[in-house]
Amino acid sequence: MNFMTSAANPESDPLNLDNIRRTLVRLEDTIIFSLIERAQFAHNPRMYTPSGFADVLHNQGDGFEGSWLDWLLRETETSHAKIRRYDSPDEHPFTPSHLLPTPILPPLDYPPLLYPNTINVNPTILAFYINSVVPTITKIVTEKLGKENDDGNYGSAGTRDIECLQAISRRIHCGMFVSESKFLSAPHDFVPHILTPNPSALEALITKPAVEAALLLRLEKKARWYGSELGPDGEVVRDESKSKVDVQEVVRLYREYIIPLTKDVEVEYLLHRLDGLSQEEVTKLATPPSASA
Ligand SMILES: O=C(O)C(=O)C[C@]1(C(=O)O)C=C[C@@H](O)C=C1
Repeated sequence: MNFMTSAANPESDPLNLDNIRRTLVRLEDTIIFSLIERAQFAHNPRMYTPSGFADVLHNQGDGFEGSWLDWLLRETETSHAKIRRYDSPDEHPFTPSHLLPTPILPPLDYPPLLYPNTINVNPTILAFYINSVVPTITKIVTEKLGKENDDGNYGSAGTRDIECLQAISRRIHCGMFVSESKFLSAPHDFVPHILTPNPSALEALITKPAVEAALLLRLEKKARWYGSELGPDGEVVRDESKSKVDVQEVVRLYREYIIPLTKDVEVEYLLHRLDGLSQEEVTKLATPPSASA
């Protein structure tokens, strides 16, 4: 996402809802391609259990306790933290922040777009990814391997896991930008439900069924195209069993996890949108434009 604004050019406004939705659409491509990449390898459940690589990780000598994926995440995020990835308002690490180093580069001057918050739903993302996404998208390979669910590709599968997780995390945390944009367009609609607080009413305000329905249709088409095998002359092989990714699993991932969690992030963000504001500031936000004119 481009965070540098220009008043003269709405195309560059990071809080313009159309721009944010364009980012979400682009992230669909990133997520589908990352899943296709991961789906080349077997499930390898050993990568996700705390004791799966205890012997190897113990030899690293830094007292690390956790799974192969936890360790790969920490190692990757350590270098990414040094190059200030997590200073960016749309990036959130999976490794607890206190275990990561500070950037070696001076901070960038990001405009203050989001209201200060501590939202990070990565533990939830990691859980559904490990328990529900990996076992299903790797079925294609597991079946090819004759029911073997371990192919020994722990490095390749692990780096693909990280790419999937980072893309899904960026997508879901974009919900905060969506929320800020919706809030700023009509704060008086939100303020009473934030003050109550009434999460269901806030969810109803941010929910756009037509946008969700269009997304799921588009996603199915994209997953079908991107996962297609092409024949020698570039023609699409219309054989579902040759798809590089299970199309319905991609749709299910969005329907059951990504969209609902994006909405949770939007609501959670709104619930804290008035924290620390004075009574006067809240009253101003609660007043519809016509009443204040
Ligand atoms: O586009 C929006 O308005 C969003 O809030 C994002 C999103 C989504 O996750 O794709 C979530 C809730 C809406 O019902 C529609 C779509």
